[in-house]
Amino acid sequence: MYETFESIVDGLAEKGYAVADSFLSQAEVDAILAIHEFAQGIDEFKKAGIGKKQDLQINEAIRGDYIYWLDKQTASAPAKIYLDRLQELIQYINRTLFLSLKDYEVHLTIYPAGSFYKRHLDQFKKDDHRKLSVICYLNNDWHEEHGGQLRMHLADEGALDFLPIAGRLICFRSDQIEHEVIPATRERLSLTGWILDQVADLRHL
Ligand SMILES: O=C(O)CCC(=O)C(=O)O
Ligand SMILES: [Fe+2]
Repeated sequence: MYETFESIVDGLAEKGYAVADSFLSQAEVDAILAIHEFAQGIDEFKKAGIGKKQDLQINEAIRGDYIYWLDKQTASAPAKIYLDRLQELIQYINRTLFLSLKDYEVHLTIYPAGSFYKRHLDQFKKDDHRKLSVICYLNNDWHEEHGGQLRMHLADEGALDFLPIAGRLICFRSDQIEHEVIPATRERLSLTGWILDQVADLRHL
């Protein structure tokens, strides 16, 4: 993992984003796909909204995904492996970039075929504790023709597209990088999270 963590830190420091393939191994991805929340499917998930707490709104014209927040205390073993690795990544980033990131929040995410998330920034207007967005994809045999790219809009490089392939982690600055999810021809699964500069508020669990 050292080399993977190092490449993530380099990307963040130099460009504000990083893409790390095989952040999860194939076996780790398959074990997460088999956890009961995913096995039971979309009925266990909540329609994702926009904004926070009392400002939360559901708006299908902006985002069409379904989410399931993970609780560190009760997460199943395969999900815990991912959460523990994120915790290690936080420690590595803090040591190498002299930051004091404190915690993370992660949800399982399902984008049904045809759904999308329009261009946006992840940091909330009234709450800027989300410092880094971290998404790990869980889609085996995903090809260009399936769509579903994460499109990042970068000041220097313009729009850059990345396929949501299994095991790939994409991490970027939540305050700076606008991005969107392009519709896909098949269901698109991921672990979506944020690294915070404060202890996570667990009221959404
Ligand atoms: O799934 C992705 O590629 C990005 C998701 C996203 O932008 C979000 O949940 O804020
Ligand atoms: Fe986002």
